[in-house]
Amino acid sequence: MAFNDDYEHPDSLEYILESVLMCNDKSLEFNHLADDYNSVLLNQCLCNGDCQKSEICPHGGHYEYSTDGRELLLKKSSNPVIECHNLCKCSKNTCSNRLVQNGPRKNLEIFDSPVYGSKGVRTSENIPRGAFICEYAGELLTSHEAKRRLIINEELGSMNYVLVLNEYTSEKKQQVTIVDPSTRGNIGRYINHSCEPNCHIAAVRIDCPIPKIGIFAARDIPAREELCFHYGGEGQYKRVNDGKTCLCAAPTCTGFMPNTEIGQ
Ligand SMILES: C[S@@+](CC[C@H](N)C(=O)[O-])C[C@H]1O[C@@H](n2cnc3c(N)ncnc32)[C@H](O)[C@@H]1O
Repeated sequence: MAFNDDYEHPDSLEYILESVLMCNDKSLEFNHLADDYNSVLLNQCLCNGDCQKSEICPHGGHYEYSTDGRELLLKKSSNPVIECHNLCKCSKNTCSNRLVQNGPRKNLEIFDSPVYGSKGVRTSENIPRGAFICEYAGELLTSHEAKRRLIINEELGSMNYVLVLNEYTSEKKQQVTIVDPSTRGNIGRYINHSCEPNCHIAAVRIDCPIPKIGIFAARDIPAREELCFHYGGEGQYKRVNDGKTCLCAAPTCTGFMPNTEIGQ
């Protein structure tokens, strides 16, 4: 994938362009994760058009052009997203179903957030609703490893970067993706949680069954505004009242950050 990402880490961490597999802990769960990570989705389209309509392209219909035609935006009801990829017959230059695979948007800044008292991410230009911000990239973890790291974070009182994305069909949980950018990550690791966020996350698949965690603008965002999303994810939020104190200062702040819940 030709990622266009030249952001730099302010910390001495390994900057990665997309999520990578955790180290092999020789577990069965790791083997399953590695199998998925090394699999290719054989779902190529045969289009010779722009892949804009889902009736024509089997993956299409998730994105539409902004009114000025300058960029692709995620449509409101698009979840989960499947993008066209290298095996597809469509042309990379005309296909309108390739966005996340091109890397994060330009003009993001890592800064010292006065609201959160730690680092955050803001934009130096206006961002339209539906625009792609960046992937939340880090190490892909088994649930066992994620629980182990959460306990260590808790004991050390360190920041928690583990993010869990649950995907459902109707009420049934289908797939769980766990990403930890604490030591290997990209700019997404600096985005803070808010109870009234201006961004949201979405599962985006390209050529792998494991989705990327895409962060998109939930509304028009003016330049200089800090970017944030809800760590509880899309519609998966359980109200907690024993988590870490939330500093988001939103009028509807629940007072607590959502707990990272990892089922079996
Ligand atoms: C993914 S990191 C976000 C970037 C982080 N601020 C930094 O400096 O690296 C998540 C950590 O940021 C802090 N954080 C993020 N959102 C917060 C919030 N709403 N309230 C309090 N702390 C928050 C917590 O320490 C949390 O464990």
